[in-house]
Amino acid sequence: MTIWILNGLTVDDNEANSGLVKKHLRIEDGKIAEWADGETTPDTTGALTIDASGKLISAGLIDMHVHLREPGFEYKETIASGTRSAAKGGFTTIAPMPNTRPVMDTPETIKYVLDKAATEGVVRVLPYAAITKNELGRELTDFAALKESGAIGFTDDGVGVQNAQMMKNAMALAASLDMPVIAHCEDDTLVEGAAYSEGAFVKKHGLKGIPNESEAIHVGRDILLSEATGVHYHVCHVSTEQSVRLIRLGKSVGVKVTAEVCPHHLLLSDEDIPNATDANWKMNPPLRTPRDVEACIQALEEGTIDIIVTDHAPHSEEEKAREVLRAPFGIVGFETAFPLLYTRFVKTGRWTLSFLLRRMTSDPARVFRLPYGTLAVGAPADVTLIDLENEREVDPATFLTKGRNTPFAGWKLYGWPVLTIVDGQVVWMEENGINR
Ligand SMILES: NC(=O)N[C@@H](CC(=O)O)C(=O)O
Ligand SMILES: [Zn+2]
Repeated sequence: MTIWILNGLTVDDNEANSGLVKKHLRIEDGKIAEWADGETTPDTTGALTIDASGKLISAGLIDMHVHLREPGFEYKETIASGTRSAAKGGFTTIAPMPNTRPVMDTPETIKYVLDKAATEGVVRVLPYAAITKNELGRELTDFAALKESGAIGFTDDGVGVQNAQMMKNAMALAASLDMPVIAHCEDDTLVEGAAYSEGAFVKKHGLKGIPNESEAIHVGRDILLSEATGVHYHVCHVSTEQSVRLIRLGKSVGVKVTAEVCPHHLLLSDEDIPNATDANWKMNPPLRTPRDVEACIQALEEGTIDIIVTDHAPHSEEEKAREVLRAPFGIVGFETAFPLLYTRFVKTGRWTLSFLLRRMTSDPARVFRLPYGTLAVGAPADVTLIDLENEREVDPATFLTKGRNTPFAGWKLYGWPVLTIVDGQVVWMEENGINR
């Protein structure tokens, strides 16, 4: 099977943002096969041709922190709906978190997710397994068996591992298996009964806040434990200046620490929250101060934070309509991530397009040692076409995710994905929708 993508625009890593070059791309048997000069006319006999005039040809986006909710919370999302949403957002590889029901803490559950993804999913799914049984922080899971069954790393995302000795044991074991530990950093004793970050917003509303230290304490602890055990330690959804400082220090002394940040922590602060009743502004970690936002942006720019992830966290409308303290944390992310970042950071000239693309493709591939996120000849053909020209409004009614929980409804954005290819198969295109 041959596909020719004709007249697309590519961005050279070495060029400034303005350096978009017209190219044709041939995909053969699921692999990137050939790049042809945009001024030539390739022989497309027998091939499926895709007109990409004016569209960016990007490597498929990679999202290393997502929640697909299956098994157990199918009313929030399924592997079918979540992977379709990912495809629509331009993602071709995603890594779901194990806070399902049952928790993904056994080889059987990992296999269940992988089988479902193979039969009902449309993008590549690389599952994490839990660090502790049922994510309760009491007993380690069977790391060797979980690795064997296809888990790509260990995390209790959704909660922090409270006990330092437990975390140290987990890291030592993961290191011996050459597997990473991915941490949701949160000290439970500092966060009780709060929905928003400590800052101007909670002051104004007379509420209890979630302090920055609740995150950074774990980051600091775990960097020390990573140094002691030699494990690759990856920090989830960094949101505070203090965490950034600690990660910078860890990297500077050679600790194998990497980190991720979410679009909402780069775009919104607690000062943007409109009221204390709409739970679409409630996520974990919470929106921090403008100073934290700037610290996260700079950390991403300098490489202290390595990658961008969505933390796509769908919940039902009923759950999000609850009184804020009883509503779950989390917002959806797949279908708005790239347009948000492109519009806010590339359109405005703060970042080059190639920088944004790297942080969503080749950098996650490097951090997690994946053979994706590249358009080099011979690589798996994971390709996303993106319309950089047309402005469109975020409309949750059009989402393919089951979740409608976003604070970005009504935002006018550029940079919408229009076609997604995984392993040489078109899995989503704007005109026809899902194709599988
Ligand atoms: N981020 C969130 O606000 N929620 C996530 C859990 C998590 O990633 O910590 C969820 O599972 O809903
Ligand atoms: Zn988390």
